[in-house]
Amino acid sequence: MKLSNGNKGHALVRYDDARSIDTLTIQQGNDETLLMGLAAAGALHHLKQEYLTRFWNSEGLQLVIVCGSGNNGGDGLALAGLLCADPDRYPDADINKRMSVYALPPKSAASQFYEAKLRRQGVTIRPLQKLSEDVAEMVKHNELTIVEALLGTGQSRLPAGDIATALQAIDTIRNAGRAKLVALDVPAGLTESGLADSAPTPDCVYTFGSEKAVTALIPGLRVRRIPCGFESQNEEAVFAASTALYRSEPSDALHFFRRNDADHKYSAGHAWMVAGEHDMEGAALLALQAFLGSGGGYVRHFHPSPQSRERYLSILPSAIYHDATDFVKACEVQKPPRSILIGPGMRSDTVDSLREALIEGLTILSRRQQRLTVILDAAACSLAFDDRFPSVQCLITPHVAEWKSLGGPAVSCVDDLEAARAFSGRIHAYLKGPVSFLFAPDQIAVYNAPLPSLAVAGSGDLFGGLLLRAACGHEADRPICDIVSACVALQRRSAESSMHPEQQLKFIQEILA
Ligand SMILES: NC(=O)C1=CN([C@@H]2O[C@H](COP(=O)(O)OP(=O)(O)OC[C@H]3O[C@@H](n4cnc5c(N)ncnc54)[C@H](O)[C@@H]3O)[C@@H](O)[C@H]2O)[C@@H](O)CC1
Repeated sequence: MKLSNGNKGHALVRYDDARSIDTLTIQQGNDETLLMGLAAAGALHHLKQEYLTRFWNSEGLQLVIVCGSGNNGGDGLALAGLLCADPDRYPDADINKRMSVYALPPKSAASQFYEAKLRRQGVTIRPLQKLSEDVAEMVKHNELTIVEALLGTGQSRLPAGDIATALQAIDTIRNAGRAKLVALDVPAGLTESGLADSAPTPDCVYTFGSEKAVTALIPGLRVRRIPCGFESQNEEAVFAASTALYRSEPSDALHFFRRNDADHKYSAGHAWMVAGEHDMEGAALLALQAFLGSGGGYVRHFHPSPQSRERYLSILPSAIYHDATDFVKACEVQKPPRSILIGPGMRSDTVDSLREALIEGLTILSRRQQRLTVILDAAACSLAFDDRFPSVQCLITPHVAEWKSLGGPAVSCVDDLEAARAFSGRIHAYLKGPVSFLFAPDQIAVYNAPLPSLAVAGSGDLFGGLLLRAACGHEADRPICDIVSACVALQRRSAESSMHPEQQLKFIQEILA
């Protein structure tokens, strides 16, 4: 997998990939016990910094470690063992008063090793089934941290039996309001088919090695990646064998909107737009203002209703306006743009009435401008699936309902990702939601940093204008994934300052000035 550029992100692994990495690493002489110990040491380091800062100084702080029978449970046992010998403890501290361990009998030799080590240190290991009986006592604690090590990447079905009962107990303790929950590697109940209803969402996941794809799909879930002794060449080999899947993180991407001293209006960014029918001019105006406000140099705008002209001219005289009926002619005779945005503020019947002309015009433009990028939003996304749509770099930006109306498969879990990527085929599809996805021909990117202030009318139009700008600027040759990431990062930065797109636009102009 290649992550180009300043597009900051990290690889996501599926459960099968995680098992392959484990197997290869162990085959090369890294003993399972060693890996488990390293994982536990990393987890303890962060736990002490984040949840157990005053553990040895505060009698009130309690830790509960809940372990399943697999190696995930082994991680929990190893963690408990390390805490017993933590150099920060008081010599006479009674660990059994501060830490409770509940566990199923461990299956692997490595887990059994850590269980025996824990017993040697005098720790009481209670049967997992006892957890439910102790709930009433636990909810009384003011400062409780629960480490959940019930199931890891070995889970392939919904929690059942003792594991399901233990999860319910954890949920009850959480609902009492005061306990923090940290899951090791992945939360129990989180399979690649989704999150079990009964599974509590942790405050944080301490994952071992690369992040697992499952956690990247839970909105806003905090995931800390902890090295545990895997070998990089094994991870690379496993990544290379499957469709690249990564989590994109907002990064500083202002260079996508940069202007040069020698720029003229075309070299600064030359784009076209077809958008904003009568009474929906606001959407087009917001996209136009985002384009110009983020550094675009020249924009030609085609509007479906002739009576909109006065409104456009009175609000934004710096764009060049045409009736949409002029589109084909313009494609034949005008200087072709580098990028074109179609769709903001257009209903599906309007798109349908313009369909022939749009396809014909785009076909002409694609011959005249080899490096054209077509961005389709809202109802116009359907153009990309028209058999006559020209062979041109194309990005669609539907939200979930629009994606569904295109026939796109639901995307709610890891198992859904490949079907969605196959559906978008040669097109790039940025599916907008609290967790957004970019499906590209050779990769899938997950954008998981929900920001409630982006859930407002106009956000999509502003985003469209930024995309239009970045796709015709000095970095227009960069992969679409990088262009999308740059726009996501810039819009997020602006949305942290204000809830309203108009205000966000002002902020964007300030930071780009
Ligand atoms: N082998 C390695 O290289 C490393 C593995 N590590 C840990 O090992 C974990 C994987 O260990 P395992 O493969 O043992 O898998 P798990 O620890 O997920 O446990 C799988 C066990 O639970 C049972 N099980 C699966 N789904 C269940 C369900 N829904 N309800 C009840 N029982 C269920 C299975 O029958 C199996 O016995 C990782 O997630 C990670 O935490 C770490 O120690 C780091 C290194």
